[in-house]
Amino acid sequence: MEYGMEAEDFDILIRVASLVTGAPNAFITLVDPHQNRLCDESYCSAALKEDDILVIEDVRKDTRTSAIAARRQDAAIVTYAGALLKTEDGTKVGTLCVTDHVQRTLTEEQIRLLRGLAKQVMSLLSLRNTQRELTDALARMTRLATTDDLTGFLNRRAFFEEAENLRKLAVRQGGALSVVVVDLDHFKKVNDKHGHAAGDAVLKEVARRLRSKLRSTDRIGRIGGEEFAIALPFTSQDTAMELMRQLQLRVSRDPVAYGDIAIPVTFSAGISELGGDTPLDEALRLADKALYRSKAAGRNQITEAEPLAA
Ligand SMILES: Nc1nc2c(ncn2[C@@H]2O[C@H](COP(=O)(O)OP(=O)(O)OP(=O)(O)O)[C@@H](O)[C@H]2O)c(=O)[nH]1
Repeated sequence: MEYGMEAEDFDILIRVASLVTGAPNAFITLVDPHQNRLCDESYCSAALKEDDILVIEDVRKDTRTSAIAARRQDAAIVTYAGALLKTEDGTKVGTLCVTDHVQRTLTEEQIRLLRGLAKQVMSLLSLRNTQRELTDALARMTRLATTDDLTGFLNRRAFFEEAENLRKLAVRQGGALSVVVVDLDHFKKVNDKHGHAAGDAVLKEVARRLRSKLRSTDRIGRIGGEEFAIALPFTSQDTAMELMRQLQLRVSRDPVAYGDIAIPVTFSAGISELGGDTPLDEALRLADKALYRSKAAGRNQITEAEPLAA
């Protein structure tokens, strides 16, 4: 079990441990989960050898702690009590300790309360772990639900959602937003000639090349088998054209290596800049029409959409 903790969460339990025992100092010591050793080489290591709780009125006089006392050579701790922190399966993960610089006798009731507080610390640790696991699981599920496995790009639905957010932002801030639809050329031939796995490798590599020139604020999604859509915030159609020319070069300059086969790749694209209140669907439809013209004109081309009729 991992047991990260935030100090303020445990502060109250530590202070209660001090209050109920009357000992001025209280703290939690945890075993390093990765190195399986105590964070603090001290009396707590003696407590960890016990099965339940270690209570020592004078650490200098007890065989379990006298060597540690001699090594430390300070008088800061005379009385030590450490209740084990154990997981449900009995794994010892640390101690809840109280110490006093003068000799102190703990009553049975105080020892019982210290033991009970150690259990509360464990409940809190386990609650924190559960919360963290849930948060991680949610993040993983969100990633799975929004990401295309092969390329790592947004899937179709997530792309539309994110592009729509960018559109609203552009309307609010009055900035430009361009959308591009990209489709690989003659991709069927790649599958037919080299097999589906080779096709997948090409898609993956093209995705890597496309991503390499995009900004973190740009959004790219796989909206079809070999079709991608890109949303470019604060980018006019002219600037989008320049970027796409660079991407065209980046993707087609070197063939994709698949084993010892070299597979040449090109794409066709259509670009459309959204006007003030152009719906996203409409802009993508225009970009798609422009893409169609790129294909019709011989492929490996980028075409700008016709301006919207006023
Ligand atoms: N390997 C692989 N192929 C895919 C995937 N998704 C779609 N395809 C293939 O992509 C090919 C697309 O073929 P077409 O729509 O005819 O287009 P094209 O061959 O690229 O021709 P143009 O677009 O006209 O240049 C089909 O053979 C699909 O099976 C995928 O995830 N992996």
